[in-house]
Amino acid sequence: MVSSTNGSVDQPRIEKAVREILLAIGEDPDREGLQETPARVARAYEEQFAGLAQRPEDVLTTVFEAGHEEMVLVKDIELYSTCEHHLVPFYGSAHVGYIPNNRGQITGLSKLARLVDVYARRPQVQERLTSEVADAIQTTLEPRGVIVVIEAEHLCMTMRGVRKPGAKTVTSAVRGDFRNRDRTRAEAMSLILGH
Ligand SMILES: Nc1nc2c(ncn2[C@@H]2O[C@H](COP(=O)(O)OP(=O)(O)OP(=O)(O)O)[C@@H](O)[C@H]2O)c(=O)[nH]1
Ligand SMILES: [Zn+2]
Repeated sequence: MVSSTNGSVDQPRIEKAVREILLAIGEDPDREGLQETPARVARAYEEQFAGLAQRPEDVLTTVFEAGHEEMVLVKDIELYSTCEHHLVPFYGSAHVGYIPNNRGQITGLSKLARLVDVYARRPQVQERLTSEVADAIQTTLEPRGVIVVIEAEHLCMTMRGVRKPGAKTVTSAVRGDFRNRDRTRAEAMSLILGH
């Protein structure tokens, strides 16, 4: 496939850099199995980092009034991101909940999962990913509260470094009623963590 610069990343530049990395690790970038690798990595990065060219407003497009003022929670949203320290994946689940404001402003359920992807498809740390999702919902829907919980395994902690497979990092970001009201937060947490 011919590379292009139409997407969010500069693919020719990535190709050059990957070729350099292959040389630097002592590989032969011209051997058969590796000839296409720089272009493949460039295309993969286009996908992996597509979120850099997207804004939350691009995905939180459908906002409507439904008169529902109780908690809405989408749990177990599969998540793949890239650790900004080592550029290796971290992956797991995101749980996103909010309480609509008194106008009952809600968004499409799929939009919450799309929003997670906007921020996951960037070089990230899990804490920032968690709060960026919460803040985007807070700003767009102006809900009474938002809760975002992310559980993830970081390959930089399992395949290298400290090598602790199975260790899970759990982060949360709470805004509004979820921050101020213990019972509301406890209800959300039991829905999220109860299986
Ligand atoms: N807080 C936080 N830390 C992360 C995340 N992803 C990776 N890290 C950590 O970032 C740290 C980077 O530490 P450094 O000492 O600069 O790098 P390093 O020598 O490769 O560290 P080790 O992974 O311990 O070998 C490591 O402790 C990682 O576990 C994340 O999403 N959030
Ligand atoms: Zn890392």
